[in-house]
Amino acid sequence: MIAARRLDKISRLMGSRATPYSLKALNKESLLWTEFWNPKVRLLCNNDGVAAFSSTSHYSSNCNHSPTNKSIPYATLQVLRNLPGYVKIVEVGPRDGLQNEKEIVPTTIKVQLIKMLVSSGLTVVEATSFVSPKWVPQLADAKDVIDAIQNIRGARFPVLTPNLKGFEAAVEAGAKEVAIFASASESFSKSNINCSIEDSLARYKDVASAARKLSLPVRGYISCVVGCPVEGMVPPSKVAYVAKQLFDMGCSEISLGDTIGVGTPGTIIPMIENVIRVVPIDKLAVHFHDTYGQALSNILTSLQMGISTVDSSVSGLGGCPYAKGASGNVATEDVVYMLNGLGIETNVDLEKLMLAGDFICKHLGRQSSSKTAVALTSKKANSKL
Ligand SMILES: CC(C)(COP(=O)([O-])OP(=O)([O-])OC[C@H]1O[C@@H](n2cnc3c(N)ncnc32)[C@H](O)[C@@H]1OP(=O)([O-])[O-])[C@@H](O)C(=O)NCCC(=O)NCCSC(=O)C[C@@](C)(O)CC(=O)[O-]
Repeated sequence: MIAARRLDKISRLMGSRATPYSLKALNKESLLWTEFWNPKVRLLCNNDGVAAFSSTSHYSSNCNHSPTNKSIPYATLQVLRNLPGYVKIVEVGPRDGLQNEKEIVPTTIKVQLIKMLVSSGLTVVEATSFVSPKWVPQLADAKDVIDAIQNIRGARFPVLTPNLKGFEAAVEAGAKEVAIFASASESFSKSNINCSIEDSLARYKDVASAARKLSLPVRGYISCVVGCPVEGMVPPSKVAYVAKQLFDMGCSEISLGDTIGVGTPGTIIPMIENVIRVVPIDKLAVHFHDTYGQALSNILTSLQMGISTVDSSVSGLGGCPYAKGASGNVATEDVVYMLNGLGIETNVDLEKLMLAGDFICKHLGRQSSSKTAVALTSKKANSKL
């Protein structure tokens, strides 16, 4: 079924004539991997549809397959076999994306953005933060935002809470899910939440325990999982330590944040390897900023390691106010485009997502940081000429 859906989706994306009846060839007795080929689409999938890959002849210039070669290269198998069938995207644009904006974005614009993101199919949209308005003035309207999105169905809206005060305000406003945010770097912890890592963990235990009493899920973030703007490289053991603390206090998901976007697969792999010794991999998410253009490769690496939850921000908005020089999060449009290309389900409609990106970029008066959005928009414009 998964394989059939992928073929159908890829076919629609690429405008191919691939027909689902080809999938009848898939059964346990058949070859482990089966290749389907038509003039535009190639799909590789195993018997269980666990992994898939597609390409068009004109997009994959260095593909060493020939249409008549039915054997699957070992390297392809190695690279693609661990990919998940579905990736949950946690959209952080309205929170992480906007928190750094100097000009205050009106509440109505934030609410409209959230509505558009949900209508694109995103099922988790981090809406705002209940933090000190002196520290993050942009999100001082957290209560009003939560109030205005109460009736939106089809998505969950976690909010950041740095302490019990924030948690109580969030619950009172109607938030049904919260996120706490620790750091693997002492210096960043101090500059972001004005306390040491240990003090922050003690505060978060209180928040987690208050949330448990109300049966509210708590997401845990860890910032600076590979590098800190002040301390430089952060050892994976420190990340694993904080991850275990967050897991033990009851976090249902732990998001590993490369806050300043310095990671590469070379540093992400050992970091994740250390973390999965203490936290089950299905409880992990990745959160990459794209400062050095490494976010997509880091995401792909994380997926290959077994992670299937990815944070991203529409149009690549964002940056942390307490991490100088850090650029925005990886753009959701770029993540969806890559996952579509891999035949991985997200349930996100790229066209509708781009409308949301266009909406907020127009409001902010800037071009999207999503390469996908820029490319597809100019392609559309050119086709109208
Ligand atoms: C944690 C604090 C509050 C400590 O700030 P503090 O100054 O140490 O707090 P305090 O307890 O001394 O209180 C000072 C004032 O803040 C008020 N206060 C205290 N708590 C709250 C609250 N929850 N909501 C509203 N007000 C609050 C409190 O009532 C008091 O008010 P005053 O008496 O002066 O009028 C502050 O440092 C803060 O708000 N920091 C938030 C910073 C932030 O939001 N950073 C960005 C998010 S993290 C991030 O982006 C990284 C991530 C998650 O995306 C992953 C990644 O990429 O790495």
